[in-house]
Amino acid sequence: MTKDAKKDIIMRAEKLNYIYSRDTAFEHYAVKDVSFDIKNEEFIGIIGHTGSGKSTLIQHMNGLIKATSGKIFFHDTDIYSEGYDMKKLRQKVGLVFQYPEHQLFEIDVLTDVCFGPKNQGLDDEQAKERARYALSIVDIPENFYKKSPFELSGGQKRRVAIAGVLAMKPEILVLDEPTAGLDPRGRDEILDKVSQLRESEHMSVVLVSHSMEDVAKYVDRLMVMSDGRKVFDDTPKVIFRHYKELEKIGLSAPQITYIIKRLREEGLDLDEGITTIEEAREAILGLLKNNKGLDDI
Ligand SMILES: Nc1ncnc2c1ncn2[C@@H]1O[C@H](COP(=O)(O)OP(=O)(O)OP(=O)(O)O)[C@@H](O)[C@H]1O
Repeated sequence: MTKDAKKDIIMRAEKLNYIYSRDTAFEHYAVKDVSFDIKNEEFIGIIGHTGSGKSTLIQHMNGLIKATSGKIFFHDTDIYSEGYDMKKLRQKVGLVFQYPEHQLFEIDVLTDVCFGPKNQGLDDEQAKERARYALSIVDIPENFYKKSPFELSGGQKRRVAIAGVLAMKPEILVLDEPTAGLDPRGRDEILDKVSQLRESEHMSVVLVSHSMEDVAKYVDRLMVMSDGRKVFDDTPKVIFRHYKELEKIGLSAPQITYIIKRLREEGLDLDEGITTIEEAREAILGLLKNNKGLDDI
């Protein structure tokens, strides 16, 4: 499907508010008036400073926490309506928590990944089939199946944890900082994989991240959170043009955006909308090839 093709809305949230505790005199909104939609096969990033409400917001998506007020529709059905099957929602909206390896607790990798499908009511053989498929698509080879999850590297543990959610065949995969604590290679491996899976498995992906570079490279749409509110919801390119406003809320555009800005100030004919290293490389090589604008510097 092309990026411009009409995409169906899978989830829609209207004016979500969330207050952790009403015991104190001062009601603190962890999420304040947030509305959003998630379309089929869309890759959405959520970014914001620490405590801005990202984790709280995504836990609404699979019903793990219930909004203090507001509505969420999954395939046009109100998930807060009476009798709604929350267990099913949790399988359809797979949430991978921060440091998911802390939740790997079974004796070996295969058994761990079987946990979700078994919980869905599949028998042993069906669950194993799902688990094998999920492990194969995150590139965990068969000789790892009988290993203890604790024998794996950081990146491998993450991939096994993601497989545990994929084995339930979710329509939306929600990842809370899946690359936290990984080295650059581990980070790229995870995000490249997730990006491929979005297409091959026809899933929507929601990625909570602290890295502007990562969201610039991977996501179609970015939601920026600040103090519980959604302050931007647009393509990364459009949002990064507002880098001054991002700075005011403790964020910044990707480093390359600032480098391009400096080069433009020096007179280089570069597009303001460059937000990734790859785009910068292309543009600068293009200039060198045409020797355009370089003589004057
Ligand atoms: N279990 C909780 N009880 C009370 N307040 C909480 C709880 N969890 C989070 N909060 C508060 O809710 C607000 C939003 O927190 P949240 O964890 O959603 O932010 P975040 O953007 O995910 O932060 P981080 O980037 O550090 O993960 C913060 O003020 C936080 O202190």
